[in-house]
Amino acid sequence: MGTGCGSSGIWLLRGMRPDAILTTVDVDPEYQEMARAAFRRAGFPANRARLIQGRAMDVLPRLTDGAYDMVFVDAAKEEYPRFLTEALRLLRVGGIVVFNNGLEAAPVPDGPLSVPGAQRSVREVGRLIREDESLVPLLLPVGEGLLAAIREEAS
Ligand SMILES: C[S@@+](CC[C@H](N)C(=O)[O-])C[C@H]1O[C@@H](n2cnc3c(N)ncnc32)[C@H](O)[C@@H]1O
Repeated sequence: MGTGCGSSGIWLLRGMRPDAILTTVDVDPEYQEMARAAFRRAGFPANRARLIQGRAMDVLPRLTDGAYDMVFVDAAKEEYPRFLTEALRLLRVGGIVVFNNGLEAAPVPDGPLSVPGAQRSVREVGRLIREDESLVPLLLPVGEGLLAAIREEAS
């Protein structure tokens, strides 16, 4: 979620089985059109990607439970904890949820400096993942950091 101009979608499509379908959500119709064109230019037929326009929290509840191998989140950091709940519902057992900007999830102690809301939210999702025993956590120090969790069993 957070299709943007489609670059993460292209990387995901390149790693997916040839019969697998990418579902990608963005609130901005211009980004969805830009991504659609980028997927086409990258050589993917239109039926490999389902682009849904709308706010993630309006769209995700309408998607099928346990039907997804991977959920990649790169939108609206303030909503990361709610996206985690939705992602865990959407993932099959053994599936993985990945949050961009994961390095902001480091559990640094609270100090006198105020932490912006978006960063607080990423830290909160880090805490939720660490404390959920049904998840295997993973933090990759690439780019802005990828915080991931494998769903080992039903939460
Ligand atoms: C950082 S960009 C994503 C970049 C994208 N992963 C790429 O590779 O180009 C964030 C995107 O999330 C979208 N977005 C922000 N809030 C959203 C929300 N609540 N629901 C759906 N999309 C949202 C924005 O329109 C923007 O395109």
